[in-house]
Parts: sequence; structure tokens; C-alpha cells
Amino acid sequence: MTEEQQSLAVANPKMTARDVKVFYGEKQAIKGVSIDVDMDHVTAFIGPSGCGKSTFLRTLNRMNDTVASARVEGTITLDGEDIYAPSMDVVQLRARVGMVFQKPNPFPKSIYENIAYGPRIHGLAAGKADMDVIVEKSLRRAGLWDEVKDRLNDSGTALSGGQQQRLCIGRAIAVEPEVILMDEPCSALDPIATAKIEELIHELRGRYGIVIVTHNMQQAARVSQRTAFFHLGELVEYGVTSDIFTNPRQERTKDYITGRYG
Ligand SMILES: Nc1ncnc2c1ncn2[C@@H]1O[C@H](COP(=O)(O)OP(=O)(O)OP(=O)(O)O)[C@@H](O)[C@H]1O
Repeated sequence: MTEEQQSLAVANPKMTARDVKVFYGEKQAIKGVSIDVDMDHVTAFIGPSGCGKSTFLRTLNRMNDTVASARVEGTITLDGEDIYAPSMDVVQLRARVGMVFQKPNPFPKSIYENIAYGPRIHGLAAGKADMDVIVEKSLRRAGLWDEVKDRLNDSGTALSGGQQQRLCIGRAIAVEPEVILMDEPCSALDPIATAKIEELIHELRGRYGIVIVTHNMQQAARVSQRTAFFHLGELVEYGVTSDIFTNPRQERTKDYITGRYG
């Protein structure tokens, strides 16, 4: 075992998934996945289209609840607490485990309101001055403040695609999440906007647990320290990113990273 692999084994998990299965009606999309997510490493989910990356990602904050035919089995915990327990407040859970989607989806409101909306609902600001601080801090963390500080009342939808995606990251940050799930956050962006998001992921690492689904293996190699390779609903291999890309243990992983399918 390399030193890095040892640290993989002893990592203190923020979230754990054990034998997670997801069904859409009769069809099984996830076949018994177990994985840990920690705060210190960015985790990338890779694999060919339809292998279940997004489905599994969405189990981590119960976004699958919004799909009527979806059913989840197994156990997922956040700080040791079962997130599928009846006592779990799902609105609170989705603030603690935030999500950024493939297509930037700011609210059709001002830049300021996009950030302030969540903290207001969750009662995080005592008044306007408090909210101003939260808005500035969130936009700074999302790497957007300098670009928008003089136009906070402009519509969020008037920003460029890359700026909109950083606004959505800022919106997730504003409610003080512990984990941020990103579902192909750069697939609608040009290379420059993509580079900015990747840089931002580096800056956010450690402060938040980060899980990113990506089609782009170079991106997984650039932004993550842990990579999980999914195929046909199974987690085929999970490990230190550099090991997965240079020394995969499973034949299916090797075939995928060498471009034999996908
Ligand atoms: N709402 C749904 N209802 C029924 N089946 C679904 C639904 N969402 C996903 N699936 C199916 O579940 C399987 C996994 O899909 P999922 O979108 O999770 O894969 P993915 O690896 O994220 O794919 P992609 O990279 O193309 O986004 C696929 O067979 C897909 O058709």
C-alpha cells in the first residue's frame, strides 16, 4: 500500500454510503455502491454515459426524492446521521449538502437576491447589514465579487454562463454547506470559464467536502484527489486519482481511461 492509499483507508468521512441501490420503477440504476466522502479531498465520479453517476450523486442530498419513480435502498450518512431517516429535515439537508447543476440555473432575480434568498429562508441574517456581509462573503468565495460588486442589482441571468455558474456556487455557499455536489458543472462552459471553476474548486477544497461528476477525464485528473469509476450502475474502482489514471487495478477502469469505450 502506498502512503496515499493508507490515508485513503483512514480518512475521516464526512459522508458514507453503504450498499446503496437506486431503482427507477423496476429498473435498477445503482447496484450496491459503498463509498466515503471526506472534507480534505475532492472526489470525482467518472464513467460512461448512463452508468449512474448523476443518480448516485443525487442520492447524497436526496434530490432523487423529486423523481416519483425513484427508490433508494442502503444507508447514507452525514456526520454519522442517516440522511434517509424520517426525522431528517430535507430542506436543511439540501442546505448542508448543496448542489450545482450542469446548466447554470440562477433565479430570475438580482445577483444580490440570488445569494440572499437561501440565507433569508434559513434565517441566517439578522438584518440588511448582516445580509450584505453574507452576500459579499459568498460572492468572494465564489470568485465573483470583483466582477459584480458594482452591479449587484442586475439580473443574475444577465451574467455570462461562467459567471452564472459561479453565482450558483455562491448561492450554495451562502447557506453554509458542509458538502457541495457538482453535476458536470462545466459542461455548458467554454474553456476559460471552465478553468475559473476548476481554480475555484481548488480554493474551496478543505472548507467544503466536494464531489464532482465529470465526463472529462482530464478535468477529473486536474481537480480531484479521489476518483470513483462507475460502470453499469456499479462502483468499479475508487481510489487516489493519480493511481486510478496511471495504475488502475480493474480491467474495466483501464479500458475506460484508455478510451476503449465511453
Ligand atoms: N428520472 C429517471 N427515470 C428513469 N430512469 C432514469 C431517470 N434518470 C436516470 N435514469 C436511468 O438511470 C441510469 C443512470 O442514469 P444517470 O443519469 O444517473 O447516468 P450518468 O452516468 O449520470 O449519465 P450521463 O453521464 O449521461 O449524465 C440510466 O440508464 C438512465 O436512463
